[in-house]
Amino acid sequence: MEAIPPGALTRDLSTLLNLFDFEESAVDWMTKMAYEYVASGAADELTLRWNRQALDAIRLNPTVLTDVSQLDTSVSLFGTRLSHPILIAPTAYHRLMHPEGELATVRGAGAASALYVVSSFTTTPLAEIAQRATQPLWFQLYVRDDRAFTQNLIQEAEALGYRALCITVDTPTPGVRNREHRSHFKLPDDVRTPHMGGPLVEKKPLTWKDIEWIQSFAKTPVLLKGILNPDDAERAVESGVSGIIVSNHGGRNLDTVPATIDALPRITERVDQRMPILLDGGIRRGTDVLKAIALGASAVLVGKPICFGLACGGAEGVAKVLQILQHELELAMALTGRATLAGIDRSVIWQ
Ligand SMILES: Cc1cc2nc3c(=O)[nH]c(=O)nc-3n(C[C@H](O)[C@H](O)[C@H](O)COP(=O)(O)O)c2cc1C
Ligand SMILES: O=C(O)C(=O)c1ccccc1
Repeated sequence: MEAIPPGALTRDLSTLLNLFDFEESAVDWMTKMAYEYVASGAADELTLRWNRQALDAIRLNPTVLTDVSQLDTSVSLFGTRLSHPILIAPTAYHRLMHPEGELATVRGAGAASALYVVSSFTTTPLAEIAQRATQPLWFQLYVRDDRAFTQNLIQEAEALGYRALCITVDTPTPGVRNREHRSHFKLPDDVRTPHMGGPLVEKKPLTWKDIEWIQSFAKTPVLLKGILNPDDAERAVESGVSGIIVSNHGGRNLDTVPATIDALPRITERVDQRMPILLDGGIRRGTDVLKAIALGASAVLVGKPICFGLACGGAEGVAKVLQILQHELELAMALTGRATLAGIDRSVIWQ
């Protein structure tokens, strides 16, 4: 029998019905190195697993006989109306996952009406992504030692229309990544990161002073990505930032920190409505989105499923991952008796 030439297989997405299906299928479409890079967590992968387990362990308390004939999943964030609260988390190196890289991601975001947070380690120039965007874009920032470079990069992103800045604050160094190392991770020579030179090991520490400095010239809202400690959330409010993203970097940095959904209630309590809280980590089902909103998140982000959608089917794969999650959220709202996101409060959690 003749071998099937690479690329001759058309990727049939019709059998992929949920986000776990995409992960399982992605293994076949990615190099081992790329798959290991995306899927792996730090060290013993405890936090990676806890992100999922903690969401699974939360039970729901539905309300019956309410009118859910008109579901509204829309939410406003910093003056932008979004049709649903599911955002694309910043992830590096999309050309490792699909030849069209971030250009496929931004088309997928458009098709699914999703806000896309573009990584500093994009393998496509910010300008080219912006040109093709039909939905809002935000920019994720890794602050480099060269602060003048950082300032230029922020101003470039703002000039291109990126509407908010997510400063990643949980990565003074990458974590222990045994699986990544075992698979000899190395960016192929033809995959480049036009806005970030070199790996992420910096000498000059990023501190609250830098956050103030960035806010002194930033024209767009500043969010801190990677908050887990309620004291840091308090400090974030005091520093005047516009919002925070409760995140443990998808379990990729410090192993044995809690699941984000477990950290969320204390942070919600401490922030006490003073700024929007977003959350990522292990969101795979519509019920996960609903649980995060019930515990105080205004919106959620998804990381790994987007990478797997991209690998399985480019723009179409990204769109399908997001559409499945949106549809599942609508079903979860209908079945719990919540017609709007504002109606999703703690009473929907089985206490
Ligand atoms: C392959 C990959 C690359 C990532 N790259 C970045 C990055 O460049 N910047 C960043 O702030 N977070 C990065 N993250 C973390 C994500 O933004 C997000 O916090 C996390 O993936 C959410 O968890 P989930 O993958 O379980 O949805 C990355 C995550 C993955 C899986
Ligand atoms: O892999 C990651 O999680 C990540 O955030 C990162 C860090 C440095 C370079 C590229 C991606």
